[in-house]
Amino acid sequence: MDYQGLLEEVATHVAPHIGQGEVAQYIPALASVDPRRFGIAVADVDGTVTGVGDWEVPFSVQSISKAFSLALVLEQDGERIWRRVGREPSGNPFNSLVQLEYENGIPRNPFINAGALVVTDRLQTLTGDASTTMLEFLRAESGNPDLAFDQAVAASESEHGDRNAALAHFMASYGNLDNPVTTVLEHYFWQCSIEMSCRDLAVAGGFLARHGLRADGSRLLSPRQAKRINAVMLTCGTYDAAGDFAYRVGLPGKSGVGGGIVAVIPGRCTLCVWSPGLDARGNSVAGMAALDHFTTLTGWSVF
Ligand SMILES: NC(=O)CC[C@H](N)C(=O)O
Repeated sequence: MDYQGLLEEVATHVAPHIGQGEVAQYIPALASVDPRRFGIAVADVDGTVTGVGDWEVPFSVQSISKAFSLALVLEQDGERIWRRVGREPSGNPFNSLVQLEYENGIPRNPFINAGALVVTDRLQTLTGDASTTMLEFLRAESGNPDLAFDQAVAASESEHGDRNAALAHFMASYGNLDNPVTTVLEHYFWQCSIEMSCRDLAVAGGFLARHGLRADGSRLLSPRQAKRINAVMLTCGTYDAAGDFAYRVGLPGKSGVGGGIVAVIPGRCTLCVWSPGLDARGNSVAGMAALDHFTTLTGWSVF
């Protein structure tokens, strides 16, 4: 497969969209990122990695970390987490509070902020250090030992973290957090602040395309668990745009307000695209357009 030619064609096609949208403002340290950045990488299940544009430039993974924290909790703790978090699309923004009271402090899914806070809480209980566990996991899966937290982004998000604090306190009032709210928030912000490139994320997400196998052939998740993470990514990974993402791209995907989107073609490859300009629902404008064009050119959507 000539991924290089394919990715170049995608990059040419989306050029008019690069710079469209708004860079995330509510985390001030993210607001200074250049909106004209664009990169895309593909990690094939056979181990080859191809990219174009800014594919080796690190950016803030933000909510893409939610897919990896779910993988770690499923790996270490099996299906127990589903007693504390659902797996239905929320139809609401990623940081919405509104459903939590109606649904007794049980978040709709693990990929909205409330759900990810519950998953981080469980990972903290299981490991004693959720954010370091995730950083080490991502270093191992990406093969990049230099991955690090961005302390300025974590501090900035903590300073402006009233919304996430509200979600966490509210769930704690229902008994759906085991650790202190401040501990859960701190680890959640650190996880979101990890800096990775499209290359790093496409390689690290390879186990989702390999039905749970790591790059070296060892097993991280069962095929059933990998299938389930991909299913929740498809239905919930882009929040209240998950319907539009399925319509346009037709793949499991997980976005973050840093402008990255990871998408999985089970059995074939994992993609990561990055461009910081976001639409009103917090998904990369050029990233969505790139994945849309990629599956249109290849016919590799799951549909
Ligand atoms: N959608 C996102 O990427 C949101 C992540 C961000 N750290 C937050 O909690 O608000």
